[in-house]
Amino acid sequence: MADASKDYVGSFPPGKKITVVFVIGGPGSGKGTQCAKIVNQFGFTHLSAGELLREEVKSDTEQGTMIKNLMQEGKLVPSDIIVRLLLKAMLESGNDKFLIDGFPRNEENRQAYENIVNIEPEFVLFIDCSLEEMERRILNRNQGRDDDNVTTVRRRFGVFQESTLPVIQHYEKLGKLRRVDGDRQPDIVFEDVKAVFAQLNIQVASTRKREGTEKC
Ligand SMILES: Nc1ncnc2c1ncn2[C@@H]1O[C@H](COP(=O)(O)OP(=O)(O)O)[C@@H](O)[C@H]1O
Ligand SMILES: O=c1ccn([C@@H]2O[C@H](COP(=O)(O)OP(=O)(O)O)[C@@H](O)[C@H]2O)c(=O)[nH]1
Ligand SMILES: [Mg+2]
Repeated sequence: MADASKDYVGSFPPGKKITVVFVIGGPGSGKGTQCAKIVNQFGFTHLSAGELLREEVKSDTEQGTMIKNLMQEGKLVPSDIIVRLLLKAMLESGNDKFLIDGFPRNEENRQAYENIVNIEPEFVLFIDCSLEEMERRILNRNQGRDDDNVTTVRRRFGVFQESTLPVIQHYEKLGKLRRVDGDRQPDIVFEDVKAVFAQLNIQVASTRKREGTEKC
């Protein structure tokens, strides 16, 4: 018999302040690259939706096989799966500041997140990059991913344009979108990203460490 409680992942204590930032952009736009830089400076926990799914594929389960097939075809996995993986990783991290990379990818993802996690993002960082540049980067990144081939990449671009752009427009209407030009060198892009995160008023991790040392 199916056990309904297996779907219960948990929740944050009521009243606890949790900061969430979504990082969205096409495949190869530099989401992972910029997230690593943000983590270094601002002490967020980086959760890549794609990485969580790739980990799930490694578990030799029926769900893992289903996810593997969808990813290979460049399609999106069912929303409740990715949202539960995200919430589980958030709770396990012990942190209160999260960068959610590569999510939400469609309106259904966004609604499932609202239903299950229900923590409004502070803002949504959109790394805007041309298709030609994204394709060039993906075909050169050599991470051994099954979905980094010309056929699947073009399907992923199609999904991005059809399903993710409406999500971006949704956050733009709410005044939550922060767009950066991702076509430039990583450190130049990060200058703009830093300016966006500075608005959050989170102290820069390296500065905090330096101040701590000076007081000793
Ligand atoms: N601004 C940039 N300019 C040139 N190459 C980049 C830039 N940002 C990332 N890359 C490279 O492009 C590839 C895709 O970047 P990645 O961060 O994995 O993108 P995403 O997570 O959006 O798919 C990687 O090989 C990365 O090193
Ligand atoms: O919320 C998500 C995030 C990712 N994916 C799947 O995971 C793949 C890879 O996503 P990732 O973010 O790792 O790719 P990137 O954009 O970084 O190249 C996508 O094409 C989808 O098949 C998904 O279904 N839902
Ligand atoms: Mg990535």
